[in-house]
Amino acid sequence: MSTDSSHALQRASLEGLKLDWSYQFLTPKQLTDYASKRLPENFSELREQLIKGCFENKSEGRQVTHTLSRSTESVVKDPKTSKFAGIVRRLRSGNWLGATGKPITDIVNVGVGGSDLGPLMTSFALGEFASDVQQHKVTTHFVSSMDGGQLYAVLPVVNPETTLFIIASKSFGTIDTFANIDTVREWIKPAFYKAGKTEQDWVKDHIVGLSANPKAMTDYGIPAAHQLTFSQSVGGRFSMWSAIGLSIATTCGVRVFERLLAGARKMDEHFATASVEQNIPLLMALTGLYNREERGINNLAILPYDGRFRHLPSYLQQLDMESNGKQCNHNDEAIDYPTGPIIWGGFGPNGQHAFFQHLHQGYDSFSADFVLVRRREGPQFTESVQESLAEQQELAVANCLAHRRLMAFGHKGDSARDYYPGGHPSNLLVIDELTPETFGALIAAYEHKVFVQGVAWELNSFDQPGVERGKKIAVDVLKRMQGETDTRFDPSTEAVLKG
Ligand SMILES: O=P(O)(O)OC[C@H]1O[C@](O)(CO)[C@@H](O)[C@@H]1O
Repeated sequence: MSTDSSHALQRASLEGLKLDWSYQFLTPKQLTDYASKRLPENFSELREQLIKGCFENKSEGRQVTHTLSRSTESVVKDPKTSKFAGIVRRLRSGNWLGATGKPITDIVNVGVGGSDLGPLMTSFALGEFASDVQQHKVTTHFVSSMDGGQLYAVLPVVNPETTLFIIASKSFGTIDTFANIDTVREWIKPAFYKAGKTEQDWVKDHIVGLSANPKAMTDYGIPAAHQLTFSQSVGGRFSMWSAIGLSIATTCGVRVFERLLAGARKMDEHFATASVEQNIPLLMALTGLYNREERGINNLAILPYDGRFRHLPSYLQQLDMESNGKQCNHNDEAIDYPTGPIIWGGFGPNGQHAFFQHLHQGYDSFSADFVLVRRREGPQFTESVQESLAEQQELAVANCLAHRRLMAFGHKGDSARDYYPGGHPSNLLVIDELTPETFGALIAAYEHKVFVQGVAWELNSFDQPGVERGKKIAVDVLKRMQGETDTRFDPSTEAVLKG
């Protein structure tokens, strides 16, 4: 692969978001030839089906409709009459009173996987856009882990009488989520009993359910007015645009949520219509396919250079690896070629002081996506603080560009210690200025990248059979721990069970 620093700039853009693929070491001609070779003949038809919400998820016998969550089926299509928007406004204005008559001050989103990662990532990224007048302060927290580790941190800082829990679960049956909620139920009891209230009062006034399973929400005791539903055909890892995004809106406001969806919609239009050379998701998909198939690179590092994107690597890990980490095709036949790469990464500026050593001088091949925000305003600060922050932003940009260059072109100094092999292909995603729209467009671009790669590998990117077996074994182990069976496991497992 040529890593000559004189090669041409290769860039595609969409309203404030640019994909620079110059460091993929491919010419536009190579890329378009590769597209003709790797995309199926009916690709345009399949892409249209995805955008229109009628692409087939064969194994689950349903269509794939997450793109409709940001268009015809948007929960904020008419913000004045929307139930979603009404709940957010009640909470953010202090008009939602708990069972003992006090306004809600804290919201805890309890969910896992797709019911946690998208809302967490986006609330964190767009928190500063929470501009709609909030006369009353509500803070949104996130709890996902089954071990209760996050509850340990959240419960001591919130008050049972003024805290509302969002149970976010497409299936409304995930054990991790309900293990957390069971602990919460124990935690609220003393305060509620003291106030002469019951657990039923708590469920009625302190829970909002988000699910594709309304019956299970009703069975749990959640009144219809506090249930927000979405379609079974919206996959969990594609669900942040749907009712599952409630915690994004409780953090940032309904208007920001609408703008997020608008940005994703823009990316949908772009994906559907732009030529290959200008099409951001297609270019991301094709360069990724090329790295996987032609260069044998089995991983992609996600390296954001903006603290607000801290949760992006974990989000993309689920999006990509749960979709395309498969060894069977969409006809349920075994396949013998490599599919989705390992997605990993971390916040770039901190990675420089940690794992970048391996990236620069280690033995292994990798590809990377650098994600950069070019400018950042801070009108809430004094002029001198703004200037200092602007300098910090420049520092991050310079570091991102420097490390990206070194990974691509390498460096040969006069000692072994000063040798950097380079040759690692990367993309650079540049956001001129972070807005809800550009963030929505970025995430939708990654969704479409995953779709294109899934189509090229003939996978069903919309199921996740591989996570089920582990859950079944966990049930067996738990039964044994609780004395319900006498199944024996391997010595290593047994040693832990005994100890
Ligand atoms: O939203 P639910 O139904 O609780 O599922 C949570 C997560 O669990 C998974 O099914 C994997 O175990 C993910 O696909 C999903 O996002």
